[in-house]
Amino acid sequence: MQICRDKGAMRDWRSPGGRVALVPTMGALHDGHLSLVAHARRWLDTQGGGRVVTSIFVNPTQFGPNEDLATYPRDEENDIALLEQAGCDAVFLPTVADIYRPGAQTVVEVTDLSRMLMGRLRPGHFRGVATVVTKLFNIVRPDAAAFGEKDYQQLAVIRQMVADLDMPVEILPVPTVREADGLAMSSRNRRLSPGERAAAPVLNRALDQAQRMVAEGAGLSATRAALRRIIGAEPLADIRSIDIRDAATLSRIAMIQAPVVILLAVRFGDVLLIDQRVAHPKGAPDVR
Ligand SMILES: Nc1ncnc2c1ncn2[C@@H]1O[C@H](COP(=O)(O)OP(=O)(O)OP(=O)(O)O)[C@@H](O)[C@H]1O
Ligand SMILES: CC(C)(CO)[C@@H](O)C(=O)[O-]
Ligand code: BAL
Repeated sequence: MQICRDKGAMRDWRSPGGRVALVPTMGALHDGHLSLVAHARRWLDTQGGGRVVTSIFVNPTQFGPNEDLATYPRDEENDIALLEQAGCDAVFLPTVADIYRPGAQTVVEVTDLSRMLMGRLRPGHFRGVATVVTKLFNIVRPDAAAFGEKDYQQLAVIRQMVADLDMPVEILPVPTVREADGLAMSSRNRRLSPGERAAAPVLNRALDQAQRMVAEGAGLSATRAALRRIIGAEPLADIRSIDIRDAATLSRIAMIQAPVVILLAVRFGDVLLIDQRVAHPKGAPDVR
């Protein structure tokens, strides 16, 4: 596996041509990330082959001033070993100075989608994400890029950006990989105390229950109330937002008629966890 530590090395690796699929990450890798690598490989196989590159870059511009940039988990040596075992062809590990040159003035912002939901909890977050993903696309020039459905709004923002700006990159959505007890894998899980870790699967239990309720015809307020009741019963869970939105557009809904996405953002100690579930009311067509 080739290790590229700056843009120049990445461009050299890219230059022979052929198809390339990119897996953008912030490192501290787990099986969710490795599932993105596997999906990227499978997509390449359907296209006649090519190479997979994973980027590891803790992007400062998507963190707010009071967020966890300084304590974000980092584990470069182990990440490289995991990617090697997963059959990744290259890893891109740029420095902040290499990605953000002094005096840069240009940002990419997907307006409406970035301001709602997590965008309200983390102002500027999706501008940072869209800008760095654009830069990664320009450096790597991938044919496809894989993103996890756990970060549902991020996936929507990236899809909108690629469509709006005519970026020639196919976006590959990847289902959420979970621990045996249902907790969505996340790099931040390793910052949970043992008690918080034991409490956190309440998110998946609440989502299971809400998904069943929607399938059985429950309305918006009953479903929302059930989510609040189940998560609120867990003393270590500090609910930051619970939303039920149209699964295709993320817009607000007055009633559940079409597939919805249930979006949770809940703090355990100082760790903000997110999770999501698409739910289908009886008779509604699929969203994908
Ligand atoms: N459990 C998971 N299953 C599938 N994809 C995932 C999972 N967790 C993260 N991803 C995806 O991996 C990519 C990189 O995410 P990132 O490096 O931020 O990891 P993370 O585990 O989500 O970390 P964080 O703790 O910041 O939420 C994103 O596209 C994200 O959606
Ligand atoms: C897409 C991404 C790598 C951009 O920094 C990040 O937001 C993430 O890890 O999901
Ligand atoms: N997976 C999203 C990256 C972040 O929380 O900043």
